[in-house]
Amino acid sequence: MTEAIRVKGLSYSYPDGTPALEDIDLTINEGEKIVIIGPNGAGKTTFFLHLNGTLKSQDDRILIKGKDINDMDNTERIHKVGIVFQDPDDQLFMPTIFDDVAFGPINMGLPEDQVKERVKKALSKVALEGFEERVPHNLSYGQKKRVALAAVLSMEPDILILDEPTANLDPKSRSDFIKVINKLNREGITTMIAMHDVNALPDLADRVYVLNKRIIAEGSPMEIFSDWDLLKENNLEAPDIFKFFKVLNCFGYNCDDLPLSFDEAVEVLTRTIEKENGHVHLHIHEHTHEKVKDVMHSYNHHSTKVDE
Ligand SMILES: Nc1ncnc2c1ncn2[C@@H]1O[C@H](COP(=O)(O)OP(=O)(O)OP(=O)(O)O)[C@@H](O)[C@H]1O
Repeated sequence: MTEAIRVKGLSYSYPDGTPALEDIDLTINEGEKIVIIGPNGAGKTTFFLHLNGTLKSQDDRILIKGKDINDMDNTERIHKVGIVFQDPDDQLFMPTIFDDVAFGPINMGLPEDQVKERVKKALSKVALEGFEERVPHNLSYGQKKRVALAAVLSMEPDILILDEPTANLDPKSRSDFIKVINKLNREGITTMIAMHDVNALPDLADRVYVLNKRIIAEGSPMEIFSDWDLLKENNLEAPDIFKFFKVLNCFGYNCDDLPLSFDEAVEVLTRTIEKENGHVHLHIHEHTHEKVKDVMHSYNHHSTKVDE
């Protein structure tokens, strides 16, 4: 397997002394679908700022497709790594959408006809065909997010990094955005996403890193969400549907796999009902309430009372 990103012993403190990253080691292979989770202030954005060259690492700490990021000029780097930050207003600054999406290809020195072709292609990937002459400022938040993504896609990066892609999107925009990202991944782009939205995570991750200044854990979504202590210690939680099925387990509901998403839950339920000849048997035993309380307690550590 070819390595897309290799990070070796990356540490960083801000000039005021705030430590943000400590000895980060990770390897992401081409075509992988990675999600990074961690509490607020875990260093996710700081990490991404190293990958777009805003923050400088020591030589040989970050390799992109085997090459030290410090040996790449701007053009080479943005051609390899495209980063979409959380707030699209940080990324869109031109009078028209065409200008915003064309900005990268023009800077890469591409001739006019290729620039136009790339803008058209990038806008079609985010389902905004024909939006070239619109003013970014007047778009909805969800549309702005898609333009920010198109502006990165027009540079045809091998690796796509997104910071909180689903934050502040309505359910349809969220689901459309997830579909776009997954399609890009299927077409061969390596995706690395930082997100707090654990309910959307299983749709976007084959592998998960838990970051809390250091890499705390790495594994499949199921491995990570099954580790209650890990979640608790890092202010994280499991998807709602996973928690719900943990509670169902307390009622004697036996399924082979716990679901991480709504679609998986439907599959799991269907399989179980078929196995049980059309019935699901739930029971209240002597200790059921204790077990439910245990599960709720393990997963609901976020609901500690806050002064209102
Ligand atoms: N410019 C800065 N100067 C000093 N400290 C900073 C600066 N930017 C971030 N930090 C600190 O670095 C640490 C990591 O912050 P960072 O924004 O990378 O975390 P994050 O995981 O992206 O957080 P969130 O999930 O809240 O967006 C935090 O302690 C933060 O306060």
